[in-house]
Amino acid sequence: MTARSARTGEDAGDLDVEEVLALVRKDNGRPPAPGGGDRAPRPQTGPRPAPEPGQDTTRHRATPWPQARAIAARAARGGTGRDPVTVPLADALGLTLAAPLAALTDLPSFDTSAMDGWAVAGPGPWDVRDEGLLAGHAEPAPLTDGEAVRIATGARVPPDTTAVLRAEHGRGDDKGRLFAARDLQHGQDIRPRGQECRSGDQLLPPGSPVTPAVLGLAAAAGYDTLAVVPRPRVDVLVLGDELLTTGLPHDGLIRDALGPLLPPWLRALGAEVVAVRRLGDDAKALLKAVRTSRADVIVTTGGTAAGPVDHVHTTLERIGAELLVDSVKVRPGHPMLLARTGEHQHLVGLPGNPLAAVSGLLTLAEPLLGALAARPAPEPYTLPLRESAHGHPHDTRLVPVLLRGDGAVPLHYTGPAMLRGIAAADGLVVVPPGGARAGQELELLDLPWASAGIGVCFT
Ligand SMILES: Nc1nc2c(c(=O)[nH]1)N[C@H]1C(S)=C(S)[C@@H](COP(=O)(O)OP(=O)(O)OC[C@H]3O[C@@H](n4cnc5c(N)ncnc54)[C@H](O)[C@@H]3O)O[C@H]1N2
Ligand code: MOO
Repeated sequence: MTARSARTGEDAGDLDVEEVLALVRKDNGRPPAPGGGDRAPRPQTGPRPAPEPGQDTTRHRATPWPQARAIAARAARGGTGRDPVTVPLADALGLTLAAPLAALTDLPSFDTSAMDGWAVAGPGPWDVRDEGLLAGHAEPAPLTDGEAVRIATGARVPPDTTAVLRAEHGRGDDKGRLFAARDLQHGQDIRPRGQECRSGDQLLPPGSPVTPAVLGLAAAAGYDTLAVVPRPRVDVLVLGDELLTTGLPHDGLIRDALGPLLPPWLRALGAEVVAVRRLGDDAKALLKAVRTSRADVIVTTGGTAAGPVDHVHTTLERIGAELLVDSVKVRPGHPMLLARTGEHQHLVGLPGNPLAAVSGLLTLAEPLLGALAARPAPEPYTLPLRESAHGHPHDTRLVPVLLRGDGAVPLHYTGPAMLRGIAAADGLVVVPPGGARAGQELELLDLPWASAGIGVCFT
């Protein structure tokens, strides 16, 4: 830790530590060579070549942050090998329509009264029938000219009705006749059959997200089930011998923060989490888990760097995986990676530091899962920064922020190993290399629960 980060305390482990790490960075335990400049990034295919002694390979192969997201989104586009499924309406929430939503009926499916009042035929005054009409009944007998019938909102209007007179606009006389207190237009307050759509009309195109409103529309249009793109199936492999699942940290052991964090976050991104497995730092167990996984996406945590028990790269080499992204020019989380592990399978390697893992989730897992689930990519949007944010000299920074007024306020406690900032955040801003000044417009990354609410997005 530098003198400055020790002084500010709250940001300890943030930029200063990253810079120090970059300075003392080693690959496979070897000190870095001086003067390694940036080269045009390119995704790796096949196993990495062995580094020359003293060579810092990370910066050379690191992919710029926007490009890493684009590669992740493209990786899953087309040829995902996943057929649409038909599910009951209630199970379709949050998924994507695999087929157009075409109306199975006219809507409304009969001429309907839009108001409580009287269905009338011809000009008034009208003689009123004894029996009124309620919603949910079969077609009533036609009206004759000069006749009216009491009608409820939603009831079928009788054939030959010319208008509905609202209850508050009708007056009776002592002979039981009905008068209109104001002019009545032909067709007034009748919802004609097919006003919203005709049977067969396309209500929504394929690719539309199934929201609560879509469920309502589908039900109204006659659907009991919907054809949707299935949730991508995800296996989560939590690596690290030092992790405890209960109790207080002790004797160098720490609590696993990612086992609890990742599954609901992945579900909020549209995934079905099939399994969460804790494999320790066992290279054989990792190899077997990756080889036997039937998931669309494997997400690993930890083991992405070059430490003695970091087995992700060697595992990918052993199975002949294609590295699409092998570290990203982003802080925190730069050792994150994306590999194709099978014809229809990808692996996202999240770094072990918890906020670094969140960064990998937003950078690689979110676009990959979005493409697999055929979810439309959210339109990027910007907000002004309320205070300046320091940047990394070469890399993008993702910084947890609070949204206040129409601006974003950077939070403290946002070092790579810290979750205190993100736990209080409304989103993350994308700080370009070099930093951002107060008032500068920055792209905002939403947290899936921030706008939708916990109950809505974790379905
Ligand atoms: N020589 C270098 N060392 C490191 C570099 C580097 O460039 N050169 N990068 C650092 C950065 S940045 C990160 S991020 C980490 C990434 O390392 P790994 O992905 O291999 O992760 P681990 O070493 O397994 O763990 C890192 C850190 O996170 C803790 N951890 C791991 N899993 C969990 C979990 N599920 N819940 C909570 N905390 C977890 C682990 O105990 C370590 O403290 O590498 C740096 N090193
Ligand atoms: O600086 Mo690392 O990428 O902890 O996140």
